[in-house]
Amino acid sequence: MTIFRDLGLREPELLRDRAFVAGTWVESPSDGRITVNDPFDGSEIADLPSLGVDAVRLAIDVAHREQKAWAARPARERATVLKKWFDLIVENCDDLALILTREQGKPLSEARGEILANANYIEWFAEEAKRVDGDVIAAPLSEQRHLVLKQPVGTCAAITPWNFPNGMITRKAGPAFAAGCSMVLKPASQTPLSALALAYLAQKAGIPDGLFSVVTGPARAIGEEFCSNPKIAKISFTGSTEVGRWLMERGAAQIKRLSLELGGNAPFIVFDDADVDIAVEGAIASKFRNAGQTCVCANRLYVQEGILPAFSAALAKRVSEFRLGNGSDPGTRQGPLIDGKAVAKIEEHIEDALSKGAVVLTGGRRSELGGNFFEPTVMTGVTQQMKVAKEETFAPLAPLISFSSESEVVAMANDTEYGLASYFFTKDYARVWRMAEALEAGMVGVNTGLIGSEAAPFGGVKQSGLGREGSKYGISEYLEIKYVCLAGIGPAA
Ligand SMILES: NC(=O)C1=CN([C@@H]2O[C@H](COP(=O)(O)OP(=O)(O)OC[C@H]3O[C@@H](n4cnc5c(N)ncnc54)[C@H](OP(=O)(O)O)[C@@H]3O)[C@@H](O)[C@H]2O)C=CC1
Ligand SMILES: O=C(O)CCCC(=O)O
Repeated sequence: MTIFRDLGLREPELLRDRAFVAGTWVESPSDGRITVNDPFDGSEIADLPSLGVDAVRLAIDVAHREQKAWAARPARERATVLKKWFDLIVENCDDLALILTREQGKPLSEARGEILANANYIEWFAEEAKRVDGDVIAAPLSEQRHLVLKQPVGTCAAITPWNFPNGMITRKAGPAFAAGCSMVLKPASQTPLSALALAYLAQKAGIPDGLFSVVTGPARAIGEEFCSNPKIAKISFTGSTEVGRWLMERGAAQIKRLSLELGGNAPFIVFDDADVDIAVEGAIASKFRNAGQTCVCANRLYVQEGILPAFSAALAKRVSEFRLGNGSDPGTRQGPLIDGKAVAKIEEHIEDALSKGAVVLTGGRRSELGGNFFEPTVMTGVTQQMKVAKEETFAPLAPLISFSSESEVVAMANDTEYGLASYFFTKDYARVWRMAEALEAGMVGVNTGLIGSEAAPFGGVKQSGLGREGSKYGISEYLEIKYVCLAGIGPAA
């Protein structure tokens, strides 16, 4: 166990170099190590145990035992503990942001934004914990009463990605603990430090030992254990569609409950009657947040012929002004990509588009900063046949595709197996309704590129996933419905 870097934290204990299993910070000398590197320069930040299956099993056993006692506590008590966790996250936001930026690369301002926006899910679900109401249904027989109870699903497994290493956890753990569930979390191996810092604060807040474990280690082996261990009632996953599909297949034997937030290929549509400045602002927010490494990122930008010259010029100008650099430098607008694979993917998409006739308006190549830096890019002359229109680029590339009519753009936008987010810009209210109804996506942004909030249901249709996070709907992902039939209620003697 080693911490290689002093991050200058106000609370140095937030930087953990052990996994958190069944209430204990554990080493695992025999099972290998995971080294966490800074994507800015590749330097080592810390190294952690890579746990074997025995440790994961122990975490599940204890989470399973603790869940019963947690669920039995009054909702008000669970809410108080969650509220305390929320307060501690907010209080330690600057330190958490430093950790997040170091391991993930995004600018500090975005790291803070991620932490605070997603801490809100904990506060939201702390409040929802008190409103898990059952139901009384009118029974068809006069001597019966039909009751509906809502009960926690039980012990949950969560698997989270590297692009939002803090926020993707609070969105899952908040509703799970509010509903009375326990959770064993496997964070992405590239960004486990934010998860461990959250676990440290959860322990301080009074989340009972063993209710929440964070296991670091080999994805496939841990995934297998989550899918095959009968004590795991549900798996909540955010990441690639490929891994989501694998979890569904492996979980099928035990009919695991699943929540899946998977890949996207979001269309971003600008109609001729849109306000150019608002549309450009929306494109920057949607496409270039986290250097394009966001599942709800605009992936394909459809721009109507009349507005294309003004929109493309304004977007390219703004994007060419981005300052690239170390995420922890205050002036940085775009940090490095997560790794070399991500750089190779954007390069491949650009090369494919160029070979088929597209043109780069700005960017288009690796940055002079070297490493994992790539210039934010705008391309025009893109068509539906190019890779950029079919696959999630997950990088700072805005490909512009021109279109002429509403029906044409709807057909192009829906021509994908994904259906997470979609966006369009127009001032025509009739078109707002038509488009919002026609787009095959779980979420639609109208005249905005930012749609997330703890009060809104976040999730996709088609192969972008199952279930919703956040909002009044989110807690139901962690609840089972039980029907109770009371019979023999005859008239009074
Ligand atoms: N919806 C979204 O928000 C995200 C979408 N993606 C998309 O996926 C692409 C690939 O990114 P990548 O990081 O490889 O995404 P993955 O889906 O591979 O990784 C996401 C999480 O799943 C874990 N994981 C991987 N394989 C398994 C498995 N068999 N069983 C259990 N857990 C597993 C990873 O662990 P480990 O880190 O240890 O491998 C990580 O914690 C991106 O380019 C992007 O297109 C990626 C991240 C987030
Ligand atoms: O990329 C994701 O997996 C989640 C995006 C969260 C956000 O929009 O803030």
